[in-house]
Amino acid sequence: MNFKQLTYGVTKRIAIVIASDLTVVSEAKVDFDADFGAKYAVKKGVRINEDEGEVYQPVAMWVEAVDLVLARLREKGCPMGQIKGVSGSGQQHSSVYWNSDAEATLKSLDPKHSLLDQLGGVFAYEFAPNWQDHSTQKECDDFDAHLGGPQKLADVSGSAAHHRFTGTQILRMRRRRPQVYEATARISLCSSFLASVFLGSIAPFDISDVTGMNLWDISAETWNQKLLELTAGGEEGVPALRKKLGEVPTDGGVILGTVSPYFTQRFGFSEGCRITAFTGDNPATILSLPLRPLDAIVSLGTSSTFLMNTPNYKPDPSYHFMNHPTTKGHYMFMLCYKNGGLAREKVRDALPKPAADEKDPWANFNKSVLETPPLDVHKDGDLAKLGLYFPLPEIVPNVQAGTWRYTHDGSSLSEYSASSSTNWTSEADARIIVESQALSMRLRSQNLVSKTPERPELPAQPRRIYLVGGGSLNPAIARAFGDVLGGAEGVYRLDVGGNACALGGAYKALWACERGDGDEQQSFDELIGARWKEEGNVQKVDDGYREKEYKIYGDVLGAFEEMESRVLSVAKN
Ligand SMILES: Nc1ncnc2c1ncn2[C@@H]1O[C@H](COP(=O)(O)OP(=O)(O)O)[C@@H](O)[C@H]1O
Ligand SMILES: O=C(CO)[C@@H](O)[C@H](O)COP(=O)(O)O
Repeated sequence: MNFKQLTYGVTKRIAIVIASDLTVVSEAKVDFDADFGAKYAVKKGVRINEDEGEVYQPVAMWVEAVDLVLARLREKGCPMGQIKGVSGSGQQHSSVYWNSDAEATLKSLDPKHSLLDQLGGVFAYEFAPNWQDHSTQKECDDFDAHLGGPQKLADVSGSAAHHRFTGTQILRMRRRRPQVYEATARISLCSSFLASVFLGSIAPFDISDVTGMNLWDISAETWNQKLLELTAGGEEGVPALRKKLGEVPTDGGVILGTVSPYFTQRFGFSEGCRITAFTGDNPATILSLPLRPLDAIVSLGTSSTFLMNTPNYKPDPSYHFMNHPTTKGHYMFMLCYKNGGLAREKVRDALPKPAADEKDPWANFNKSVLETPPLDVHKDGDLAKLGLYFPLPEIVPNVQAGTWRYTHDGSSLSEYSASSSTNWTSEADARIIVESQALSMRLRSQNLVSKTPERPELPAQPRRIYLVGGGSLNPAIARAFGDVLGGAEGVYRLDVGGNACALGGAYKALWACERGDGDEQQSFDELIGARWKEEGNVQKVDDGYREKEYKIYGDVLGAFEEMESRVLSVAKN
């Protein structure tokens, strides 16, 4: 019998079933807007309360999506009864507030009725704050101050305070909606919420996803007492908060139990099908291939993320360290930008439209990226151009929306003015925005990279750069990222594209079920590395390191950093 796994990633609303040899057997999808937009009044999956900066999602929509995606999977002929293990991924940081009826209701779900019909009454709050929520500035200030500053908080929890991080969200919930906080018996993250539904019991947090809360002490491997006190409103509130949060297993491959009878009877899962911890979408993305230290994943979706697997813990307020989801002693280094695809689209749309017979809407943008030299320096004496393009308030750096253009003469930086003699065209913007996104990643990852052992003659840089997400389809972006970031072995496109996090969840389930025990137990990299084939999974899209270009961008990293500081000093969020 084939060994099959199922994963369900709520961020991408995708269920993927893979076989033991990692081939994809079945896939199904739910689209929040197309399937539920009218019913739940969501756009791009969320609701927004502009006045308070709240971005949130109805939990009922997630619940209904579970039934729908599984029904679609079964309709496609997926052999549900052969699925041996389930894991998955969900957007990071988002929180679900269960009331005291939840545990009993989850345990006694009736397969004749839908999840939605039965889980309607188990939430203390009917919404889940989304990762784009930015209602918690006051709470962030309190978190940053509480341990003595953002760097101290980052040293302990892996990150300075961020609007979306769950600790700040829970603190705001207690202050803004005290009745909800009181009525909450347990809190789940999006990932552990999904695991709970499959398990028929409230599942613990995942060891990687718990590090997206600003509450977990990474080196002590436990909750930070002081941060719990802040969140709970004093020492006396901590026991109740601890109960709401639950215990956290430190093994990412822990089997939490078998699938709830609801799923065996309603969808034909086998009774022995095992559930392992679900993780965040980004930790799951780094599990979608055997990612070695020094390799980097750049996700070019609506937002942009830069991810690395590293044994070096060097926290800083401008980025995140999280526990690696499967490998103890390793960390996921992450940069998360709100302005990714949308910002590039705005620059693209300011260019003349491609000719009517041109199918690729990016054709003119790409031509501009490829025909503009680095930093728009055509000849000696030209000023280098640097810019920041943030149609949305940005996370890295924490700055309000805006566009800023600067020039650099090799030693000093000046804000660009339209009246100056320098010509700054829309075509230049296309090159400068892509460079800017990559320069920010290079600046912040420079202390984590070292020389690639197989190519010691090259400067420190990532070994391979894997592109995922919508923007990974674009050859001009791949080229410009290779120019700026290098890549000793080149730039690759991961063919799973937007499904990387769902696929990573599936690999995690496979590893948890097949890794073996005791001395024989295989690490994630050993197990997946032995079965993963480059062919069909990745495609080389650029050579990566080019000496001349790599140096040009290295020489302006300081100026880029200074531009950010200047912008921050006048335009902080
Ligand atoms: N050929 C392309 N070139 C550049 N950007 C692209 C291209 N195709 C899609 N995109 C961008 O990809 C983004 C969507 O990426 P995707 O990974 O599907 O989204 P999400 O992060 O929401 O899952 C959009 O902002 C879109 O502009
Ligand atoms: O907040 C973060 C990472 O810290 C985001 O990466 C979200 O996890 C993205 O979720 P989706 O929009 O892809 O669902």
